[in-house]
Amino acid sequence: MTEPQINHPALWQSLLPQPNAVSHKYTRGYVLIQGGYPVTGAARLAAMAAARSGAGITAIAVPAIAFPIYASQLLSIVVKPYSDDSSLQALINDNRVGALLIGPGASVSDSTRLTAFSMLKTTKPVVIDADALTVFAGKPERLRKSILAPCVLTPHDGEFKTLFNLQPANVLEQRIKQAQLAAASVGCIVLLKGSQTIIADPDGRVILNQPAPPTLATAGAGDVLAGIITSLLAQEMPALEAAAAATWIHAEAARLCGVGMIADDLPELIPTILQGLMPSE
Ligand SMILES: NC(=O)C1=CN([C@@H]2O[C@H](COP(=O)(O)OP(=O)(O)OC[C@H]3O[C@@H](n4cnc5c(N)ncnc54)[C@H](OP(=O)(O)O)[C@@H]3O)[C@@H](O)[C@H]2O)[C@@H](O)CC1
Ligand SMILES: Nc1ncnc2c1ncn2[C@@H]1O[C@H](COP(=O)(O)OP(=O)(O)O)[C@@H](O)[C@H]1O
Repeated sequence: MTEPQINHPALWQSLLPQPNAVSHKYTRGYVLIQGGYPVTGAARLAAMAAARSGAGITAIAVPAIAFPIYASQLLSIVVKPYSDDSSLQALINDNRVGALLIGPGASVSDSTRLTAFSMLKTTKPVVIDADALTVFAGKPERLRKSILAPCVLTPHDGEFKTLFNLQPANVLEQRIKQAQLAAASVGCIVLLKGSQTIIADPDGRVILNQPAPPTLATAGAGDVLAGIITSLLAQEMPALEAAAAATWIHAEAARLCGVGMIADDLPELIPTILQGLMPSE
């Protein structure tokens, strides 16, 4: 097994996307998130984080019944209602979409599993988080068969245990090995969240984030992380670097906020962190 690299901007800073004079919103990356109902906050947090991380367009596909809830609180985020499976499918298959996210607030249901399969079938980068991990409980091979393009799984310990039937260890070295084996078995990046988030590539490479602020242990912080990763993927960052950069930016935003942070604070702080990572003019 490869030794872990410590997460640091030197690993990915040169790959961070930057707009230029000929950019327009579609060339800056189009993120599509499947938004759940009745749990609607999670996808909205992810969407705000994706937009603040530089995607030119961030859209949430939502069941028609939930449209007023989403649309009443979002201005820059495009809310796209769907009435049935085929209209959701059309949103997912839109050629302009650059990366997809499913899971935050999605519900543990057959419909979430089918939507995850539809997303993977597009061969666009996909981030699979939260409920979209849980729907594959104990059956990661079902995911493996469908992963055809860059894909990032973002489990917390509970989701890792449910998906892989394996309790993540407390000892760091063992956790790293577990994440590496999981990534190799499922054939995509496994980002095992925690104080020291581990980002494992199926090719054996692994990046270890230094301890993040414990204030991140708050509802919705993981949704924000998923949004940042999806945004960087839509902006054509390679998956391992996108996951590592997102994890670093997420932790720095929490550090900047300090005590009393809630997940809603994080997207607002991303621009400051990104500004500090841009080459000086
Ligand atoms: N604003 C919103 O709308 C928000 C909505 N959200 C949405 O809510 C939905 C449910 O998501 P969820 O993560 O809260 O619960 P779930 O998937 O049922 O698993 C939790 C179980 O796993 C275990 N567990 C072990 N280690 C753990 C760890 N490190 N961190 C956490 N849990 C850990 C633990 O069980 P224990 O080990 O304690 O018995 C726990 O009971 C999902 O759609 C999500 O997107 C949230 O994103 C928040 C903001
Ligand atoms: N004790 C901790 N110290 C540092 N970071 C933590 C700690 N607990 C959780 N985190 C981070 O906070 C985020 C929580 O994500 P998650 O559990 O998915 O929350 P949610 O589902 O509510 O969005 C992850 O990025 C994780 O790495």
